[in-house]
Amino acid sequence: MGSDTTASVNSTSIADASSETIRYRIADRAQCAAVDLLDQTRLPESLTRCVCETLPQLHDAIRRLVVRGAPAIGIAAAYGVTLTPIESSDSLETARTKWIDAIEYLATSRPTAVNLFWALDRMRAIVESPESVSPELESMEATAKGASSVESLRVSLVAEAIRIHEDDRAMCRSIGRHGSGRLAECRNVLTHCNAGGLATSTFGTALAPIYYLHEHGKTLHVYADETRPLLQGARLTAWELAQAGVPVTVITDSMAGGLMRQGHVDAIIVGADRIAANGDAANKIGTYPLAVLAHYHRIPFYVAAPTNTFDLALASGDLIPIEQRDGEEVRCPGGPSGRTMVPENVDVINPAFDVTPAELITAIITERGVIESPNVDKIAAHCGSPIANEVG
Ligand SMILES: CSC[C@@H](O)[C@@H](O)C(=O)COP(=O)(O)O
Repeated sequence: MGSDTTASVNSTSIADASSETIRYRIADRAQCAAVDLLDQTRLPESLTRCVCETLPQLHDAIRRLVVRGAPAIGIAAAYGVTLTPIESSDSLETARTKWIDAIEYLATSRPTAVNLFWALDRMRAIVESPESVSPELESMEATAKGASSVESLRVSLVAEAIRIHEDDRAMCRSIGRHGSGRLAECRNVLTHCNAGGLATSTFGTALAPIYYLHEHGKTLHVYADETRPLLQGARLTAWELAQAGVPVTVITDSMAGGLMRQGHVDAIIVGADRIAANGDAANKIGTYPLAVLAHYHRIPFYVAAPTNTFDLALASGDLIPIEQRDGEEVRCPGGPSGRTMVPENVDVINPAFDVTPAELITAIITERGVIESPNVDKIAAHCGSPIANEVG
């Protein structure tokens, strides 16, 4: 596929263009597009790109964690909507129906990260708006005189996806700035899963304050939980921190408590996939026990996330849908070609996330600032209504 325009958000936290989490290619007057993803299932062994040209390919890439991490899933899905096959003969009504079907289809790819649904809602608003003519429209080739309303809407959708991508970059940067004060006095910080540049447009959420401090001359040492069963901490967090020159030590998840007891952990910072109205936060399985341990050892426990990770419609974390993944990921951690670690006749479960109650969270750091000891009133005041991309 030839490409005449590439929309991407450059990462300064990871190595080079081949390691950008998400790139978008527009070709042929925006009619032939592709979402070009860094295949995170292949890291750290290889920097392989996974190019999705169809909706099923993109859906599969999200489901298989080729692209993963709450904000990155949302960005990829937003671009994904523009892969909807629209015929030149389609009426505006037909095209709108196809785009809405695509949005609903992509929404089935993963259930927990609310950023996916938030991004798709933004795309839906463009599809349903009677006048989806964006300012970018003027400058894009596809809006040449005489372009049809279907063509105009298509261009508006591309523009919205690019905006979602760019807004995320600014939000991560802002989270980094707001969070840096919390970590400035630390020497050793522990994180779980990957909430870095790979999980977002760039910089990440939990890793953003670490990158921010590193850029400003203060380098922390990071303990990265390996994060069973898919090892996002060992494979991804360790990889991107090392690329950025931040010292990192991988530990198995079960080592965290011992390190805390020995005084080796000054703070814990993690991301989130969905935060309920009362501040309960869903994140990668294994986060909750860390918060309990942090509480016992009186270590600050921070959650870093953009405000689009809040789901104010859910009163508490008990209502957050938790993705149950294939037990094979636990049985056979190396993938289908690896060794089976569990006897065949023994059951396994594989919930991908757990929920940390707000009372165990020292503060939530967003692009708007810091919510100390989060509760329903503070969160409502912080987020305002409605939650929009707003960069402080
Ligand atoms: C900034 S990413 C925050 C979360 O999405 C992250 O911590 C996480 O749990 C990712 O889970 P994953 O299953 O790898 O998508």
